[in-house]
Amino acid sequence: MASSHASDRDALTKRVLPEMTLAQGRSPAAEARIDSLHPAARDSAAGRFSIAGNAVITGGTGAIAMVVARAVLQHGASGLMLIDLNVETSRDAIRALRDEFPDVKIETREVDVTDEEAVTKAIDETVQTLGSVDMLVCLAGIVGCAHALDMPISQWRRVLDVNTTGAFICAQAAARAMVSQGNGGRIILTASISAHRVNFPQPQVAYNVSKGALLMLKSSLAAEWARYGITVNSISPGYMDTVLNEGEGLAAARKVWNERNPAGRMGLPEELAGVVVMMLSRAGSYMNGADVVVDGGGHVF
Ligand SMILES: NC(=O)c1ccc[n+]([C@@H]2O[C@H](COP(=O)([O-])OP(=O)(O)OC[C@H]3O[C@@H](n4cnc5c(N)ncnc54)[C@H](O)[C@@H]3O)[C@@H](O)[C@H]2O)c1
Ligand SMILES: OC[C@@H](O)C(O)[C@H](O)CO
Repeated sequence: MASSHASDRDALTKRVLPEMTLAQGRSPAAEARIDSLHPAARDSAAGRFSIAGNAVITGGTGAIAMVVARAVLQHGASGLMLIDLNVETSRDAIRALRDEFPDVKIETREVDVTDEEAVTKAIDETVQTLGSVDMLVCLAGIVGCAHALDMPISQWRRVLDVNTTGAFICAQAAARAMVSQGNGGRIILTASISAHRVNFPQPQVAYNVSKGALLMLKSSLAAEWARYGITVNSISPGYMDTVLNEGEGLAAARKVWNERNPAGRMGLPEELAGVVVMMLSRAGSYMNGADVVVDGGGHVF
């Protein structure tokens, strides 16, 4: 009976997905990567959360990204490429990171994630300068508050372009490098609590849609790329105390967010960093296509 189910499934797989080979059991690429990159990690408590290889972080000089970058380095990443529209304004913070991790190569590139050619070039340069691309954390993102009746289409397009298409462009470029390296990889997309429920009180239809789409992007890429040993997961932060939430009209909104949140406060980027580390480390080797909400319980209330 079981084997007939298996052969039915195989037949269905061949018919529906002729070009895809669904991984049966363990992915050899994922296993090989875990063993080669985490040789000391088996059965060791510290090793469980060790990170191996080179990471690319987009939106890399943003508030959350700088905290995530430090955590990724603390847990053992051997190289870092920070990609952002604007690197210059974060020069001091990047210098501090280089001082703290003198043995690690920390590279930066000023790139717009919506520019396919520039992203591909930055990924190629990561391979040239660091040796490989093993992890990608997509944090580049913008918001915009406008009522749907008034929203200029140019604003709608830009928010979706940066938040959703930009994440796909970066994931595609990084995954191409990972596939050709043959060691698998880890990709994290940054969705939001806004992917799960409509923000209140600020009207942010484009932002909400852009983040909702990332959840399905994460699932689709996870399904397609598992056979290469690449995992794709997402994080959904709630309201974090960063400049992103200091925009016009958001001061009053902050009060409402805190009142409606069971924790009674906004989160800190540090409170996201551990989840990112887990997803990138050996501990996250079997986690794929998952989304983790980090919002103080805001989504359940
Ligand atoms: N702060 C929050 O409350 C919160 C909540 C949920 C999700 N998020 C998401 O987390 C991510 C980081 O947020 P943050 O609070 O650190 O904001 P931030 O503004 O500090 O960081 C975003 C970074 O993205 C960069 N960026 C914007 N457009 C870009 C582009 N086209 N190309 C390259 N880089 C670009 C910015 O220059 C900035 O450095 C965003 O995707 C945001 O939507 C944030
Ligand atoms: O929903 C929380 C965030 O995604 C976001 O920080 C906020 O809505 C932007 O103002």
